[in-house]
Amino acid sequence: MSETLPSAHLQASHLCWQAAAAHILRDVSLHVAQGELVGLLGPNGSGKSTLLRMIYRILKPASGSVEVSGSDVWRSSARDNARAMAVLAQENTSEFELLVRDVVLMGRTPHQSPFARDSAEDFHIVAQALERVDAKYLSERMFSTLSGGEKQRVLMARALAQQAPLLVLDEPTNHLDVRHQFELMNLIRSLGLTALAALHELPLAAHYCDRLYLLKDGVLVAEGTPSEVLTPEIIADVYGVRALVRPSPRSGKPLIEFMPDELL
Ligand SMILES: Nc1ncnc2c1ncn2[C@@H]1O[C@H](COP(=O)(O)OP(=O)(O)OP(=O)(O)O)[C@@H](O)[C@H]1O
Repeated sequence: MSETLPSAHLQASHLCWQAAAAHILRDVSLHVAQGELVGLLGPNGSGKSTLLRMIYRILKPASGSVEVSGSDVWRSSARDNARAMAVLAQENTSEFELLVRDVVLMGRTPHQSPFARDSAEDFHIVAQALERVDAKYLSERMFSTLSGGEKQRVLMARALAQQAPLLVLDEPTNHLDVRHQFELMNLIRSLGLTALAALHELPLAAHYCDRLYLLKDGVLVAEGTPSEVLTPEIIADVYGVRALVRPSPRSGKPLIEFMPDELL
């Protein structure tokens, strides 16, 4: 699916946002290079979704800019943005009264001319996207009747059907069982897309991400490779949890063991 995609990179610069005089995000800058999978970490309420909403053009920054492949998202049309960036948002509360395949077909809209009918190619891309998230058997089900994890996979298929070179994902593994978590992360990696994902599961971030950004109270407090960011000291400071971290004998990536009886 990604073989013929154009390249993409993301640059967010000096983003700020506040609500009711409270600073929610302060001077946050990040970048995602072509083909990188970058994780955005931070405790509940640290500002991850707010930052992603500014990146996918739902929330206008108080100051700062967001560029995808050099184009300012706030100066581009919704259609151009949808061709450049596919989004799996956290608040997927929409209880679409639609068949699953029609939900995934919505991902094709940015590629269709107004009033055009869905083409054979669109249906092929939808079937392929559903297959990639292990959800083809759900095609003819009503979306509203699916379980949380099934809905999440279908919405991921919709994002894939959009065939955008940049993926922005807000807690993509939300609701997924452990196998489907690994499958989804493996899929994101295998597509070779440029991707930014807010994640809560530190072990997943450690294993799959090229680089990480860590938010605390709306400020970036660490960035770097998983080994640089996921140290016991930083985890203790940001999450208030003691952890042992050692390199995996298999991959060399950080293995994290939490000590839930020793909360700080
Ligand atoms: N419109 C708003 N008005 C007031 N406060 C807001 C608004 N939107 C977000 N916030 C606050 O901003 C902070 C950051 O919220 P955000 O949803 O970005 O956090 P998050 O890191 O994604 O959290 P979680 O891990 O729980 O999903 C929270 O304290 C939230 O209550």
